[in-house]
Amino acid sequence: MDAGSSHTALYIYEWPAEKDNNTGRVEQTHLCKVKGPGISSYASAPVKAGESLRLCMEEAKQWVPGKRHHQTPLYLGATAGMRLLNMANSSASDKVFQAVEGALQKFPFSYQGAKIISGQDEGAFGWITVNYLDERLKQGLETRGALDLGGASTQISFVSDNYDGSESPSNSVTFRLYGNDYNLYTHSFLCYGKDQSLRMMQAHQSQAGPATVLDPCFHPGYTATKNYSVLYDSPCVSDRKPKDAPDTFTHIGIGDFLQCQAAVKSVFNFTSCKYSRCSFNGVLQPLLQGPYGAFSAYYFVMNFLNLTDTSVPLEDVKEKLKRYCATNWDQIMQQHPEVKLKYLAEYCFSGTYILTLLTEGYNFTSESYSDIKFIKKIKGSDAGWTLGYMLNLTNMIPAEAPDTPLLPHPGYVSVVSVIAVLLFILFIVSLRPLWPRCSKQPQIV
Ligand SMILES: Nc1ncnc2c1ncn2[C@@H]1O[C@H](COP(=O)(O)OP(=O)(O)O)[C@@H](O)[C@H]1O
Repeated sequence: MDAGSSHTALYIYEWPAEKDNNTGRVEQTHLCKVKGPGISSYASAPVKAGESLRLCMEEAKQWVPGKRHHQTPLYLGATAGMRLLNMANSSASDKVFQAVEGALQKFPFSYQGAKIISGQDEGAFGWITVNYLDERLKQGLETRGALDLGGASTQISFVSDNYDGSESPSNSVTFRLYGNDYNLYTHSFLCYGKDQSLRMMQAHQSQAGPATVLDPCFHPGYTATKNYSVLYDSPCVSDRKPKDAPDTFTHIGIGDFLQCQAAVKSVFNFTSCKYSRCSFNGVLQPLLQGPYGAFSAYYFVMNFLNLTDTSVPLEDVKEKLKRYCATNWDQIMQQHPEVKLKYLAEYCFSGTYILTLLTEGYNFTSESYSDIKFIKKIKGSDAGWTLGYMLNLTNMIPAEAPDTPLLPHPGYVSVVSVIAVLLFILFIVSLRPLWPRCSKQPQIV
């Protein structure tokens, strides 16, 4: 179970794991995603969050055959939303855990405990999921980097010939999987998920505490009254709260992509780097290498904007986004009546943030942009850290390659058949002296 910032996802995996006969892959079933408040809102809305969780678990009971309930391990892994809550108010986060544990233990599964996983683990498990589902690990193929964008944090993980872990060892995770050694570079940027980065950008725009904020990342015609205390209620921005600000401000969209890009850039710090090369905020990043899978909010946003095709030149992508941002808010709402208003209002910002993070933050260029693939699922399973987490906790990926027979089974069958035919021919030939003589002699002309 993933208890992130705004959503809670419950993933059920068959246990003992059912494997695909051909590929040996564990099949994942993504069961349900709690709608509305996630687990971290247990602190502010315990009844509502508890009810969502209970419904999700009831669904899990239906999916897992009754006789397997007790054997089915249940893990709770919390990510950046809970990391932030823990930083802001550790007793609130303890209460959330107690409430969730109490609720989960009422179900017949084998509860294995709850944990806030580290950003490093979140990145590494996302990378394992992607490469496991692609079968790159088992076959020892070149791996794919993983780019994950959540609400509160974002992760980048990849293997690079330029990185052996000696420079900035805290970014290194080593694995031995299927007999191959991997030295993974990974970094998790807390506060750089798409919700917290929006707060950081708006905090930057409203440092002086004005009554009106003109925002280039929101559509022209968009206007809303917002609360300063709500905007600054996060450890990502709390220290910047303006002193003499009114209670509320009027948030007005102006829909200007270029200005939005400049405002988004203000959340990254490029001033110092003590390593050979950095992404931003003084964090080491080796040279980018290989293909990348970008999932979670990368996919939600780029899919909505119809921008998942990375063979389209980056300049054209920006041009499309520029036009989208400049579109009037009324028109946007009319065109997408089915989309949640909060998401709809933020796609211009989110798209701009994604492009800025990838190009300015991680240094993807017009050429290497096409190495990225925006993905939601791989072979029917969700890309994300949860499958990797489960595979790790249940020791489902062997460190060594399984002992393979010298020849696969069909190979044995054919070798045995060939030997049998040869023996039979030899046997017939050895009986040659006993063969009846031919009555008709060949004629020599
Ligand atoms: N359809 C969507 N459109 C835009 N944003 C979305 C959509 N679905 C989820 N999100 C947002 O994407 C971010 C990542 O979502 P999710 O992977 O569920 O993450 P987390 O657990 O980090 O909140 C969150 O900010 C969530 O609100």
